Amino acid sequence: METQSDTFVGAIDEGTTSARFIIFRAGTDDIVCYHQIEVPSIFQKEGWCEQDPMVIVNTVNECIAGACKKLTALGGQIQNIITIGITNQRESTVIWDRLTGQPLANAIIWLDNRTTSTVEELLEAIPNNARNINYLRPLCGLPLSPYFSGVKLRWLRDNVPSVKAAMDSGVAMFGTIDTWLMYNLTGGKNGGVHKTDVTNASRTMLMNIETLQWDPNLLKFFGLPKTILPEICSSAEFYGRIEQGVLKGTSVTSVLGDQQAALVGQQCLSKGQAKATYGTGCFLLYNTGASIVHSQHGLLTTVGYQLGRKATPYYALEGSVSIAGAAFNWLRDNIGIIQNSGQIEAMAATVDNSLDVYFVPAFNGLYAPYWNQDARGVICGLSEETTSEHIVRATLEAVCFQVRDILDSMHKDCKIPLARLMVDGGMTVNNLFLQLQSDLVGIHVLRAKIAETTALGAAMAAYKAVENRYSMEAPLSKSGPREPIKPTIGSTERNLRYQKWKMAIDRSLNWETSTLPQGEREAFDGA
Ligand SMILES: Nc1ncnc2c1ncn2[C@@H]1O[C@H](COP(=O)(O)OP(=O)(O)O)[C@@H](O)[C@H]1O
Ligand SMILES: O=P(O)(O)OC[C@H](O)CO
Repeated sequence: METQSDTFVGAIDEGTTSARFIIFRAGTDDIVCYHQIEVPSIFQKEGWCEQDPMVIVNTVNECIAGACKKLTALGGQIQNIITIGITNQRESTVIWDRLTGQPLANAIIWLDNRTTSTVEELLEAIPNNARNINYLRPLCGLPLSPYFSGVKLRWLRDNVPSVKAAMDSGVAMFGTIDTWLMYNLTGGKNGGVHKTDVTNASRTMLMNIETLQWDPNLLKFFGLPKTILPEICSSAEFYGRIEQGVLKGTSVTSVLGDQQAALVGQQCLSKGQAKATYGTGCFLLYNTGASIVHSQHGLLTTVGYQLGRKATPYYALEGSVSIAGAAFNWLRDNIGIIQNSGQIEAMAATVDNSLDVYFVPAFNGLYAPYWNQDARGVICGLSEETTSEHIVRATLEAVCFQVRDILDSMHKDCKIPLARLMVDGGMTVNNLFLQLQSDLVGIHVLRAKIAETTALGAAMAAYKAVENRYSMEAPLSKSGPREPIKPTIGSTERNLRYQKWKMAIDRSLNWETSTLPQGEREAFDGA
């Protein structure tokens, strides 16, 4: 039970699959209570993935109300929630009208692939017919890909007449999910703040990775007006006050993209530390300190965090995998060989191995390190003996192999191989999965002490902004050190299996474009 004087810090975690509001005891990783609700995605056309921006806001409000009700039931005082932070699925793009406060379109979710043709058009615009996806990397640290918000915004401008009209007349406002939530929580059309943080801005392709400001050259390249953009702030400072609901009057003092929040929550606060978060996708971030490292091997350069207006920005190299846990949602919803995620581990454990089955779940192309938007999913090595259990196990292994792809790139970029990998996210409840990850990469794997590392990072940053004496490095938890999960197979077996994975990758690359000559393709499509 809580006492009347206990103080708390709240964190909104708006992920791709669900939203949650988590209440921590201030200055610790102790979760007092939380409330979580799934957010439905809308799949209007092949390759599209949208969410309703109003549903996102309403769901977050419901989560806040639900968690606060639980806090009161435990004897805690809602007014003792000192401050809150926001962490969110990144890149997902919302555009709304500043006069009405209403969205002009559904949010285009980060893994939506509709903008492949926009990328093609932007590639055509690169001087000297270079068609180089890395053309903008020196400015923003990112390759041209449907993944990022700038490309999605350009698509909205080109394809939704009301968006173009609102951009031309100066009434359009753009935000990633953090900005959209902040705007609504702080008053909406009646003075809601229009701000984002450096980590979210670093995923738009519109922010200069060195100045940490919107870059006029990038805006010109994408043909987007500056008037739509929020103010870029640090990840830990006063953003505004909540104007509605049970938390009316509470300050919001941190914003971080969810992967960067997990970096903070895992306390990877020194150069050379890395974490992997396995949720809908999987994202591996390697802290490069104050240095901007431009990857030569397909990784992204991104802002890790900047904990205060005057604080040094920390950068990270990121390896992004778009389909991790989402592959199990597909096995459940589209193929029907599992009914729920609780079954996955037991099913995969009934077989000793995947019987040489390799599954590349490249549903929307492949992200790091391949950046091949025309890749598609393949399952290779099927035989008469293959069962659902082998496919489930191969799906777990697919996530592990994708992480090996990224770690190999990080090793090449940073020269020093990682000794251990800190892991968190929904998939890490699965012990067999973590053993496979350790085996297939040959690395020690350390599971986070608490599952809600992302929310913890946002809460830590929010608390730091209001409590200057608070040390980010201080031990937060009373629980003991984490036991590493160690490899149980040798390097010969590991490397042989990885070679097979690479063969499967070869079969998935360029699937959309490499099939038939033009005439035959048309005949085939019409058949
Ligand atoms: N035991 C499990 N084994 C493998 N995957 C799991 C397991 N439990 C959950 N998942 C996957 O984890 C994902 C949810 O993780 P979460 O971190 O909540 O995601 P997000 O932050 O993207 O909303 C789902 O895609 C689900 O399929
Ligand atoms: O919803 P998650 O946790 O898979 O995270 C989504 C990422 O932020 C997309 O870049």
